[in-house]
Amino acid sequence: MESLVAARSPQQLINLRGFFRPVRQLQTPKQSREELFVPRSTLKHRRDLSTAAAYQPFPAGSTQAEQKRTMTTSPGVQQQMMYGSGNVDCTKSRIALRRALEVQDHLQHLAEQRAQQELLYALELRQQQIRQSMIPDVAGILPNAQPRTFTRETEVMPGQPSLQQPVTPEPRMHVGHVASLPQQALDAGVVLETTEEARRQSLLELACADLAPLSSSRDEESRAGSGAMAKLTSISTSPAHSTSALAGAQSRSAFSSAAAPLSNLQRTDLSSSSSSISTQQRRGPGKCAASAQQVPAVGDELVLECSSIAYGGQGVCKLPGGFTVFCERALPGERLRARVTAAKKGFAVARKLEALRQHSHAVEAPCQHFAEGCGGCSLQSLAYAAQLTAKRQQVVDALGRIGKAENPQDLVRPAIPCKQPFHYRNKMSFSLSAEQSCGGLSTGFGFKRIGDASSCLPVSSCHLQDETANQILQCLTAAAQNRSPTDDMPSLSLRGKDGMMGKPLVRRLTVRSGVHPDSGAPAHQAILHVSPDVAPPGKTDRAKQSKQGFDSMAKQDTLQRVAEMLMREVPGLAGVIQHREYNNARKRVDQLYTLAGSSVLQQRLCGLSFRMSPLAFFQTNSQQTEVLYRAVADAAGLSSKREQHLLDLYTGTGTIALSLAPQCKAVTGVESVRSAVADARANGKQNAIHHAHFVQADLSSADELQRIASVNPDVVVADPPRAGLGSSVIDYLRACSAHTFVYVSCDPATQARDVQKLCDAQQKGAFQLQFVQPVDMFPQTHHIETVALLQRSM
Ligand SMILES: C[S@@+](CC[C@H](N)C(=O)[O-])C[C@H]1O[C@@H](n2cnc3c(N)ncnc32)[C@H](O)[C@@H]1O
Repeated sequence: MESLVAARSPQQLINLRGFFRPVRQLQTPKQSREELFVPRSTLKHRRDLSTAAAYQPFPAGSTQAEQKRTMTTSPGVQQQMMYGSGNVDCTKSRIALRRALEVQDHLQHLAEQRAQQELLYALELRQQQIRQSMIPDVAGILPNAQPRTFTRETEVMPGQPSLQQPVTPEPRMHVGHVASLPQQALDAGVVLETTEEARRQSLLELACADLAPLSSSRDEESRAGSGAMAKLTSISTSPAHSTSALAGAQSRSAFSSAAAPLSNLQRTDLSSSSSSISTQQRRGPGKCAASAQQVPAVGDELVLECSSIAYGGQGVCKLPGGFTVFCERALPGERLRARVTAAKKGFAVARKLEALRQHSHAVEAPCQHFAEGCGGCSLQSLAYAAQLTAKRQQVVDALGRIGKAENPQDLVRPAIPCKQPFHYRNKMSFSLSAEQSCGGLSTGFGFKRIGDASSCLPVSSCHLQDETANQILQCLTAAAQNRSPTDDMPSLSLRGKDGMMGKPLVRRLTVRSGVHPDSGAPAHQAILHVSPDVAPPGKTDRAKQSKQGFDSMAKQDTLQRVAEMLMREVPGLAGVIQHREYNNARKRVDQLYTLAGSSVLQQRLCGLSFRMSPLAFFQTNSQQTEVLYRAVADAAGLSSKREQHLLDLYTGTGTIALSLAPQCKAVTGVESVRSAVADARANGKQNAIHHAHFVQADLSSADELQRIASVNPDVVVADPPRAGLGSSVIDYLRACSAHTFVYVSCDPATQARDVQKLCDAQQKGAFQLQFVQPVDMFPQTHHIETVALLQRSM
């Protein structure tokens, strides 16, 4: 039943595998039956919660003390309490629900504590051995294990000695890829030694990051297992040895036989052609014959040539036969060695290990976090001019492939560069990163790691934001790490009394920059996104009555002190806002509270000033937004005669509508977010623009589109979110009175799709695409903004 437990995070996996043992029978007063674990992280729906609540592990009438004893002495009960049982009566009351959840929390805490202690103990042991030079390089230890078995695989590089050459008995390194080991290997507590690449990562990082993919489903486990078998067969040319390796992968005791002396093994060149041979061996002749393409599997190492960059930032590489492999950070023209991390039906995803031949315009990335695997700027190692060429090509490819345009090269203009390719962003968001490692708990704020959405790399500064914004980041990081630059600095430490990780108070930090609403001087705003269990400040009196409420007040107090510290330490910080987000009856609720300073910032654009609420959308590159809006105005063909009625769909805080208003007879802006519409109206007033009107409507609803039925626009501008235009908007555009449509987009793929629909000559009211103008709003990243001009004769 163990494989039914699907851990959602490395930490949860540690809890599951490090502490609990599977319990095969669930004992209830009436019957005994097989248990079905429900991971706690999936207990988010009401029905699951009531399922967890209805489960009663204690005998009827037992006292609280008896229940507590049962909880702390019986792992079986603990596990059942933590994960609930999937097959129990769902009719018990809300009180039971609350109690079950409280107990769950308590047990989770106990479990984490014990699992972490075990883990730290194991790590300490290994470190000691390393210090005594017993083991030269250790990359990772599986968390639940005392070291028992060693595996070794040769890492084979293209150009190394030929196939038949014997291997030295003490190999320099071995492949440390936990995700591709079979489950049995994990059970056995395999100790992994480093590859050159893995050596850069910390002990725990590697183990945790690579364990995560194992945990999501039984299917993935078996795929991961087959990946390891592939690797074992690929390093052995002897059928007898292959068999023993496979058998070893299937049983714990036999697994060590896979670690046969390396002198018995023979090397295989892992260049793309030989990799296809090993794939063929693995799949069997029948399966390979069915497909003419070379289809790689997870764990395969390939040598690839990158032809272009796909939208999403990954390099596009083709295997012989045409199979596509997307590779993170691969650059066009580059030849590289990569390892497959996911294999899907029509494509695979790979992680770049090293460049064998670099892009001719490769440069050294200026940010230290680029080399550490920050997922933020995928193009930082490419010269800026080459970034522009690659981005334009992305737009051309999308227009040809998705938009079915016949001559996309002729339709797409060269991208307009950004004058300031670094430190240009007026808004950045950083997630809290907290990892338990052998050095203790390491915390910070950062971005997701490249190719791994579940893990976060803490950053000390970011090259895309300005110095003051970096100072805010560093101050909050110091508070999270309990490093005190001044004596009275409050701590946001996640460490509980026991030294283990507690619940984070601030989950995310957003820093915005603009100008101060009163002084007009450059100013910043810090938004602290807090955990939902921090009570809103107004409710403190009632909260005092319960322990939970009291804790919550203490947290609120800490936040207040952190806000004051930020205001003190960072000159130019205009305000600190607390944002609490939770779901109420499946609706997202956002609560904002000003902890210090001002609640809004202003932005200056095109000679106008705009109010910017903490959560309102605003273009993130203020300087380049003026360039973008100029391109929109040129495409719209407006003139100083003010003859046209402009309709601005998805208007946000009204920035496009108000910037173009001086050249229009009338302007109507449409937006679904109420606070953004309020900002847009206030912005109209504050800039004395009286012929602009703003309507709140959800443009995905055909009914709500009726609210603009009476507007007869001459020109329509739309700047939708990445998903593009909804079908109701496309129907509206075909039927409306406009002769010109200017489509601003931050996703060339959805824009190409919509343009094709709007230009479909079979339909009434079809437009013709005149050109697409890329504008680089996001240097160092793969993102690109585009302005497409569509026209029709009325
Ligand atoms: C990319 S932003 C553009 C904002 C604005 N044009 C600008 O340049 O700052 C997209 C805007 O569309 C709004 N939006 C998203 N879905 C919408 C919908 N279904 N109906 C109306 N507005 C929507 C968002 O709230 C956001 O303000």
